[in-house]
Amino acid sequence: MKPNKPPRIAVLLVNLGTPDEPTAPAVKRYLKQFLSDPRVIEIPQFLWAIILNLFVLPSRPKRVAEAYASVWEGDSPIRKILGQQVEKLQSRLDGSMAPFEVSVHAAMTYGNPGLPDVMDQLRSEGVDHFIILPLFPQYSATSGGAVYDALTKWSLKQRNLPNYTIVKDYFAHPLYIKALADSIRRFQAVHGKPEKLMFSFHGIPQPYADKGDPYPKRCKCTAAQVAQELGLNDEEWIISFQSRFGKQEWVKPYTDVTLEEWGKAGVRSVQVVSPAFSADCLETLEELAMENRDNFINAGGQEYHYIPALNDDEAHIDLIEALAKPLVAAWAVTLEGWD
Ligand SMILES: C=CC1=C(C)c2cc3[nH]c(cc4nc(cc5[nH]c(cc1n2)c(C)c5CCC(=O)O)C(CCC(=O)O)=C4C)c(C)c3C=C
Ligand SMILES: [Fe+2]
Ligand SMILES: [Fe+2]
Repeated sequence: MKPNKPPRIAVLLVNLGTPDEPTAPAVKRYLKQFLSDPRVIEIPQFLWAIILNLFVLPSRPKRVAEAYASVWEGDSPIRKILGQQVEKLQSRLDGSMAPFEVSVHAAMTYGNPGLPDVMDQLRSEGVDHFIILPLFPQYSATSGGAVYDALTKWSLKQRNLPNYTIVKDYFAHPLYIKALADSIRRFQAVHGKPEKLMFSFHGIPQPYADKGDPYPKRCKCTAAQVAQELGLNDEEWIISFQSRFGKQEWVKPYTDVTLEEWGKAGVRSVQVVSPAFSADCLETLEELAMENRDNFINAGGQEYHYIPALNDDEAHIDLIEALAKPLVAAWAVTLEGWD
């Protein structure tokens, strides 16, 4: 039977997630969901449930809620920026696949808008074709892998499954490297060149990398390509990892330790860029732009700048469009002859 309207293809831009508000109860709800994911914490479940409920959740949310409050802009920055990315991609794709309509949506692995809710809503509106684009440039089981899981868990509950395709990552895509290099050049046109450029990536525990998580290698590849594009020599840049959680060893070198060592060693000026974050968030606006600035300056450093994430830069939207559009076109091909 012919549908009333031409079929619609949905693109989901997915990011990690964030609390609903910067309060201890909301942060507790969010952290409980996030930190209960075995992709994120690989300690045996029963043991971790005890640690999480007895030690982490009673104390961490208050401190973290204060950190969120210091960067909150009417909404969590990561959710606000994801909304802007969705809007800009939507305007690029409007009318591009006629007669089929393309709609773009925000989704989060943890918190709201949650991926399963977004899928349910779109299914109820009759969408049968999806492109899922996690905005994690360097795949890790702990970030992108968790998006695959969320989709699989949702799928297990469906009888009539939709068509979907998921993009694993894009750590060396020429438009990604170009967008990063251009954003650094733009920043340096205003603030000048630093003694050291630091590529600080969100870390993962070292044992995860030892067991085969490809994330650190992908981070190194991204940073090396951007450094090459900028014509930097080996003395002028470094890769480091931030946001450690818990007591185990994480991938090294550590961002905070390196900045402190540099401050003590007489390094005067540093700029920090964080290519793993497709949107500014708590980990960049608070940890990198505030906390780590203090680490460097208190250790004797003079000048410290954080270079913003790609956010809704046109060059970033160029990349996202280049990733999504061919996949939209591929689903459109399968819809030929819909009437
Ligand atoms: C074992 C713990 C964690 C792993 C592994 C991890 C990997 C990982 N995370 C991101 C992106 C983000 N993480 C953010 C916050 C955040 N991350 C962890 C822990 C792990 N992350 C925690 C506990 C938190 C919450 C804050 C806190 O309690 O310290 C964010 C910010 C979200 C926001 O609301 O702004 C992002 C983004 C990646 C890409 C990644 C693996 C590569
Ligand atoms: Fe994280
Ligand atoms: Fe952090």
